[in-house]
Amino acid sequence: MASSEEDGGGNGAVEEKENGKKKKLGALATTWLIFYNVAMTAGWLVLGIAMVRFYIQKGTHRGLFRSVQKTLKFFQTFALLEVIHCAVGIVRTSVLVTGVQVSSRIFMVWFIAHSIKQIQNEESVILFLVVWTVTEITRYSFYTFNLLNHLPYFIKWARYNFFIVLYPAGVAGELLTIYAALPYVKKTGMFSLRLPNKYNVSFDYYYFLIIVMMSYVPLFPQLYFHMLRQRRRVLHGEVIVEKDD
Ligand SMILES: CCCCCCCCCCCCC[C@@H](O)CC(=O)SCCNC(=O)CCNC(=O)[C@H](O)C(C)(C)COP(=O)(O)OP(=O)(O)OC[C@H]1O[C@@H](n2cnc3c(N)ncnc32)[C@H](O)[C@@H]1OP(=O)(O)O
Repeated sequence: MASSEEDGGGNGAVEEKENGKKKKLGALATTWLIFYNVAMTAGWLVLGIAMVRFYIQKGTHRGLFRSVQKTLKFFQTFALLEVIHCAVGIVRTSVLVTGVQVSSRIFMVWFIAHSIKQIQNEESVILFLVVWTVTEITRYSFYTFNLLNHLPYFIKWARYNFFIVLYPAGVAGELLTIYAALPYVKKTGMFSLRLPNKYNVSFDYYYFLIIVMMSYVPLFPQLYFHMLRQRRRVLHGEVIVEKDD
């Protein structure tokens, strides 16, 4: 009896301690996510305002990428943390889906738009920049208000409706930009490794870009259908059985 009482008391204490730990971790994670989402909303808002101001002042999109690139690079690269959020389990999203989304954006920013200056004034660059900006202001403000338990319906509605048009538009902007980059990549042989070399390997960035473009065909529909499922779950309350990664 004594021992069972002892056990019971001990387990209760452990349970309490565990619950306390969970609560503490929950509060810590929530505080971090609020900070992260506020910072990201602000960053993309600054970017959006800078783009509008640039266009009003100059009356052209030429030079726009150059003028906003620092802010874009910083906030888009910072989004790598989202993959970590999923991996450590503080947000309920697939690491794979988030990884594809974030890595394709990082790739566009650093290995296309930053590296190939000749394409920075293409209309397609402005297309994906505008689309990403509208998407991210909506998405991060949705997460912020949701965490604060004060989510205005129009933000929820925007989060789960805008993407229907913005996703294909963003993909079109990205693909057209990569396509515009192809001649420069071919001409300069950038990021490519030709044989013979001391590593005895060859890599052709031109063909790599063609493979990246082709990979949108199987990958984009998965992201799009993922978002359509989220839309049904959140806006129409459907219970979705998610498959494991
Ligand atoms: C090396 C070269 C690689 C090349 C790869 C080439 C292939 C590329 C193919 C793909 C092309 C993508 C192109 C893309 O860049 C184009 C665009 O983005 S265009 C603009 C339109 N885009 C969008 O609308 C983006 C939509 N995408 C997303 O929202 C997310 O990135 C995605 C991961 C796809 C989905 O989001 P998620 O699953 O997280 O959905 P939810 O928002 O409903 O969230 C689910 C739950 O998680 C909670 N959550 C998530 N993040 C946070 C956070 N930061 N803070 C707090 N909470 C968060 C959320 O609240 C939900 O919780 P609950 O279930 O409790 O409601």
